[in-house]
Amino acid sequence: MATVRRVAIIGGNRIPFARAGGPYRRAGNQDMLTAALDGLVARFGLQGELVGEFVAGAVLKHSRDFNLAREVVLGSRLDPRTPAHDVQMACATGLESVVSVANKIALGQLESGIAGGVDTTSDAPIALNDDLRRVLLRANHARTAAERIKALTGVRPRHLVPEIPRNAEPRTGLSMGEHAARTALAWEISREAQDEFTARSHQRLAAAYERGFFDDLLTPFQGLTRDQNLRPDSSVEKLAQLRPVFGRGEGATMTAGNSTPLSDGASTVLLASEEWAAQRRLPVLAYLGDVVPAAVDHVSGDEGLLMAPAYAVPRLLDRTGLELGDFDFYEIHEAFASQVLVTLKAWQDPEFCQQRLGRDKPLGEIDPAKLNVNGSSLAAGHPFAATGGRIVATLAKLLAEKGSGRGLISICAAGGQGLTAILERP
Ligand SMILES: CC(=O)SCCNC(=O)CCNC(=O)[C@H](O)C(C)(C)COP(=O)(O)OP(=O)(O)OC[C@H]1O[C@@H](n2cnc3c(N)ncnc32)[C@H](O)[C@@H]1OP(=O)(O)O
Repeated sequence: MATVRRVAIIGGNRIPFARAGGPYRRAGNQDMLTAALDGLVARFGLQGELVGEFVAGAVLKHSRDFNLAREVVLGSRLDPRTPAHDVQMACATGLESVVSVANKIALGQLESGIAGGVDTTSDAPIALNDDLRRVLLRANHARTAAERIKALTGVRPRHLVPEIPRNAEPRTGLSMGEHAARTALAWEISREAQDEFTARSHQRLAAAYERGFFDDLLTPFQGLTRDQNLRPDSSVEKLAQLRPVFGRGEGATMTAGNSTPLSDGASTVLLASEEWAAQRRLPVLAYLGDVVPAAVDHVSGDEGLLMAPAYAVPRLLDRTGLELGDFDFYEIHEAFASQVLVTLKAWQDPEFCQQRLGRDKPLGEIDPAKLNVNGSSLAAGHPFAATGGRIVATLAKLLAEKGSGRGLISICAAGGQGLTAILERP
């Protein structure tokens, strides 16, 4: 029977995040994830080493990248015999990769592993439409030239319309932004509150760069040394001038400023057993604690698409015997400013907490001074699968800087899902 061991977070590395169509527009998922991985390998002296496993994923993937993680290992400076596989949990992919590696380390199946995530909206996969694909498959299976020609004569002009990936929920047809706009309206989240929250994210990320926080968490890539979306001068006044892009009429409050931009980027995290870290004299930043996923029914139910973390966090607290206030840092992924504000409001709302969470009193408030202290996705950008690794590395380093403490991670994801986790440093 396996015993459960503590899982150490040794460090992280990412490339700066770029805006879609920006400096990484000619880079694919493999290029970006390889750069993030090689930066990590160089930082921790792992060149030529066989790491237990590399687990990573991308939300938008080309069909040729059916096992993207393995291809990245083969193109990296790790020992090519390092096993690797992909995971996919939409915007929670990066954190799910961390959990996947960590669970194997905890059970003694691995001594070390690297988790990662990457996404590019600049190089999104465009597919052939279904009808053309079927014609081509028929032609490919033909036994004679005549059969092949016969199959190909079935091609019609309408077959040439490609399948372009949309940033939309398959079962509702609505974009994430439209879903979030409905939730923001239902919870009466004001434009001013969203813009204030956004400005703070930019100011905090800028301050973190200024004090060198990211110096050992980031490898420059293709001329970019900082997240391209970061606007240190982002002010409530400037943000107030932007026109709404999601929702309609008077109640439309979400803009290009208080929503995450479509982005390109990659991140990685090194995890290990304490023994492995000690053998290599690698300091431990923090340990991964409990993890809880959740999902909501955003299709036939009346719950908001991005509300799953509002359910996952209370379960995490119940299981660990903690209160919402028992954390030194809170890292809540900023898909949209409104979404973070809705989640915080829901945890303070007696009706939501009683009727949806089955609690006799509200979960409580979070001290804003402890929330996303180095900014988050609104300022950094959000290359979907890369966000989890960015957040884990940031929080682990914050805990190491503080010396001891506990941090909460909450990430909402497409498909009505969410993933939450605790990091701690005794
Ligand atoms: C679980 C999850 O994470 S769900 C979230 C998943 N992610 C998404 O859904 C992505 C959502 N975002 C998007 O779809 C797009 O980024 C949009 C629709 C919001 C905006 O797209 P675009 O219109 O191309 O944005 P663009 O970058 O051109 O910005 C529009 C304007 O706002 C301005 N702007 C953007 N951010 C800021 C800012 N922080 N401060 C000041 N101005 C800003 C830009 O300068 C631009 O101004 P201009 O028109 O004068 O040039």
